[in-house]
Amino acid sequence: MAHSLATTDNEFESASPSVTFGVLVFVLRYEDLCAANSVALPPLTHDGAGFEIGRASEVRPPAMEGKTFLLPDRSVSRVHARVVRRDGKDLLEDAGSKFGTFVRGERIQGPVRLADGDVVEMGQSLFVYRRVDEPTAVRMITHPAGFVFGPTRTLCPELMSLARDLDPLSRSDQPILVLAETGAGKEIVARYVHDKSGRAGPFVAVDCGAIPEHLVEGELFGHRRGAFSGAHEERKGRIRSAEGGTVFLDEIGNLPGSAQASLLRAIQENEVTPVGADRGQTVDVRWIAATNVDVFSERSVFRADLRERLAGYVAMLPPLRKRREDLGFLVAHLLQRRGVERASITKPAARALFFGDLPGNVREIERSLGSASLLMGDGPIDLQHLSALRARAASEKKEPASEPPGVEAVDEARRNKARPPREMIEAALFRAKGSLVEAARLLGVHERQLARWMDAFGIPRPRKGPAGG
Ligand SMILES: Nc1ncnc2c1ncn2[C@@H]1O[C@H](COP(=O)(O)OP(=O)(O)OP(=O)(O)O)[C@@H](O)[C@H]1O
Repeated sequence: MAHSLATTDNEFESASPSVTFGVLVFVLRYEDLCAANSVALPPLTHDGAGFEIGRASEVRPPAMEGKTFLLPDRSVSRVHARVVRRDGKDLLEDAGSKFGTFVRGERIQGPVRLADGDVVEMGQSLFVYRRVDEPTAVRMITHPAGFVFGPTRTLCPELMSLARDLDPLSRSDQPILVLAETGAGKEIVARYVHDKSGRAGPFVAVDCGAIPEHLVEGELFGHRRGAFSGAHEERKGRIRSAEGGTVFLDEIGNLPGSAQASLLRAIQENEVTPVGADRGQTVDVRWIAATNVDVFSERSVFRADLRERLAGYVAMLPPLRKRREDLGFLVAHLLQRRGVERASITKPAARALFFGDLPGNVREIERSLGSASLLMGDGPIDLQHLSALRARAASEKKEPASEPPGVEAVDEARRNKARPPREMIEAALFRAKGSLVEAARLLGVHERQLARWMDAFGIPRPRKGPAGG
């Protein structure tokens, strides 16, 4: 049966790769940010599949009971909302709740079709909806509390499959190239691989972008005594310091060209030649590199041969805005790391912190929570405690809703920064049934601004008149 999810690998082979299922993930409760009890609800696999969400009568971890997901949330109604799959689409409907059901910050009226990445709020509880393929849906059924990933867990479909790939790869000596935006957790991936590798030597991280160009080779490969004026002592260099372990070359995209050539030789021969030496020295290290620069672009100045050497496996780490389902685990971990055992957040602050574009990824959340946890006292984290977000919001407000033509080119960079993610624009258009004016209202911008964003993403303009939906 197409809809009865198999639990052994062989049985999914017949499944069509185009079939996608919907999974609603309970992420966190604003009243208890340290709980780290995110959980995937049963995937919606066939027409008619569905469940209700309602209030648990006693304090207990959120969990399915029969056909109802029970939340220990006083602001959730006894039967709050329903989710059901119809014609392959997953529809969310409020069940007459007292305080309403919200999708991307808007209270819903009537059934709403959920789109990948949608954030859903009921009472003080945050959910994220994801579309997944059948193997991932099976993984979420068998691991509803996600996979362990570094210091936290993950319920992100892409990270769950990355973790599954990295397990066997870690034990090999295959080089790994991690691609991700800044602050997304590239070093977490590198350490995850090192910890699983069983290698007895150390993990040595090198920030290739932070070393002045003329010092790079000495820093990486070491130098002989007297190799240059001031070289009073022999130096091992970072690569030989990682003997028996892992070298993590962070920001590899910023490595100067001359050092790229020497590094290529080192990786090919497993040999490094210290500055001033005439013979190489053998090394036994595992290579992991990371970059937020697109080293695969045709315009990249990064050496293709070095890239191919490093890319034994390419680990693509999604930005945080594409894996908000992990916010519960991350927030709890980041707070606990600062010694915070109980914390709550007001709804406006939660929306400001969790719903935005998150250009600084996990580091942005880490910084915001870091200062908020010092300022919140005994109360909840509120907007006033999120100074960086307030500053960003203030600078975005200064941007006029509609500028005269000609200003566009000058302000391109600034506008791109404020641009919401593509999924948010598509979700707004969907909810506005294709009406540009209504979608712009939902996003809080002028119609012309929305049109520019749509053009930038290549989203086609809707035809006149409301689209079906
Ligand atoms: N999955 C995760 N679990 C727990 N903490 C995380 C996770 N991902 C990132 N972090 C935390 O977020 C911060 C940024 O992560 P990290 O330094 O690995 O990012 P990065 O992508 O290497 O950043 P950069 O591009 O600036 O080098 C760190 O404090 C890290 O501990």
